[in-house]
Amino acid sequence: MSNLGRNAKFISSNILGRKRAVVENIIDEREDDDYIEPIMKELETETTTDREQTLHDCMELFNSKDKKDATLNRDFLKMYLNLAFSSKLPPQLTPLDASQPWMLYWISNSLKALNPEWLTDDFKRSLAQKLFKLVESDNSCGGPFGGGVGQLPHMAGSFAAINSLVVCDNIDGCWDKVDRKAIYKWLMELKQPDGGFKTCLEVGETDTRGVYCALEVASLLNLMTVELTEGVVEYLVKCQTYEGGFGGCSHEDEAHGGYTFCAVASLAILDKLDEINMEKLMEWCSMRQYNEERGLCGRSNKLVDGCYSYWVGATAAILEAAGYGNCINKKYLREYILYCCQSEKEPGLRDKPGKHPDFYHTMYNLYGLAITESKFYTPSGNFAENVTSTPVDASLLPSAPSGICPMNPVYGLPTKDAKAFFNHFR
Ligand SMILES: CC(C)=CCC/C(C)=C/CC/C(C)=C/COP(=O)(O)OP(=O)(O)O
Ligand SMILES: [Zn+2]
Repeated sequence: MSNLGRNAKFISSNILGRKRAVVENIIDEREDDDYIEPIMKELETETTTDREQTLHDCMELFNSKDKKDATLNRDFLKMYLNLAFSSKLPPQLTPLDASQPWMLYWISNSLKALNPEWLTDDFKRSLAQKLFKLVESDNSCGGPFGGGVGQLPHMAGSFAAINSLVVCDNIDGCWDKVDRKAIYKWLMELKQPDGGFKTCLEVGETDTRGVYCALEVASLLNLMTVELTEGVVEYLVKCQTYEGGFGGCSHEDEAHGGYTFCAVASLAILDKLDEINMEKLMEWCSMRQYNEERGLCGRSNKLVDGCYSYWVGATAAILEAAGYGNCINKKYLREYILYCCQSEKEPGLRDKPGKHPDFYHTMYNLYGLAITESKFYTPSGNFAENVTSTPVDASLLPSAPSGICPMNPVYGLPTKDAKAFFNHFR
């Protein structure tokens, strides 16, 4: 085990898809003055109890600090992200074995967004080398990409691999090593008769993640065709639920921030945002923000979490860029990220107080923070590619801007890098 393995207790392995049994207890109303009522006051569940704890932790952080002091600790983050390039990752990250391109994306994209020079040429070279080892095919060595060496090509892995290459500035001509023909053929094989895309041949599921990854990769690589996009808008429109957000599929699935982002970003790429119930969607996005914690949650009656600063925050940014107006309180979101998702004790950004930081929450909190410091619009031309942002007036921010570079919320990439990649393939 490396030194990092022994010492990096702060790196959390419990990142996605926490599963636990529901425990319900009927409770009496409380009469404590300082007590903030849980949303579901008649019913006590593990979630309402957890929310009480989160509320308490957030309140303490908001009250204990001088508001002007909440700035992003950039150097602490740099140290955290650099560790990934200089040491073996600790054993608690083993469950992410099938998410190797994702880790590369979260780390490289965070460094690039914080300061383009922090993603050094050496880092870019090792990234590109590693990424092309994730290709498993008899016919191609330039994609599609799997989640780890010897693993089946996967939509999510290919999305993360291509996005990681985007921030590598075509080092050693790595962009031209991508096999566009093989990727297009594979995308067409994953396309389903209902307009959706499977995430993986044979064993993959079909949902809005598959659609977004397919369209994101195809549009970056200039592979968009009528055949590829046929029926996709119809598929996505059916995924909008009665709540206003989007589920993963059209079968009465629950609206969720992650799946909503995938649907809305896909519609942005297709320039078809006008096909959905926009009023309900904006209302749903607004309802993801809690007054007390100030951050965003992913679905009704669930807890705030720093990663939704991007999944829901970027959804709101896309709608703002499309001219529908702003539907979240950016000032409040900024406060949640800066006060509640960073700590002086552990480097990296986290889901919420009490959780350990991880690379996933670091990147999505950083991108959320960028959203809170920007106004989005689209000057002209293809909508998704040209989404642009201007910094909000720094004098209106309660503390110094974080210095994160302008980003494109549709692609989850620095605007400049995405543009260079688009231009290269056109
Ligand atoms: C590009 C791509 C593949 C995007 C994926 C988007 C996506 C579906 C993100 C959501 C991931 C997530 C944190 C689920 C947690 O569910 P939970 O039940 O643990 O958390 P909750 O209580 O906040 O809902
Ligand atoms: Zn999260």
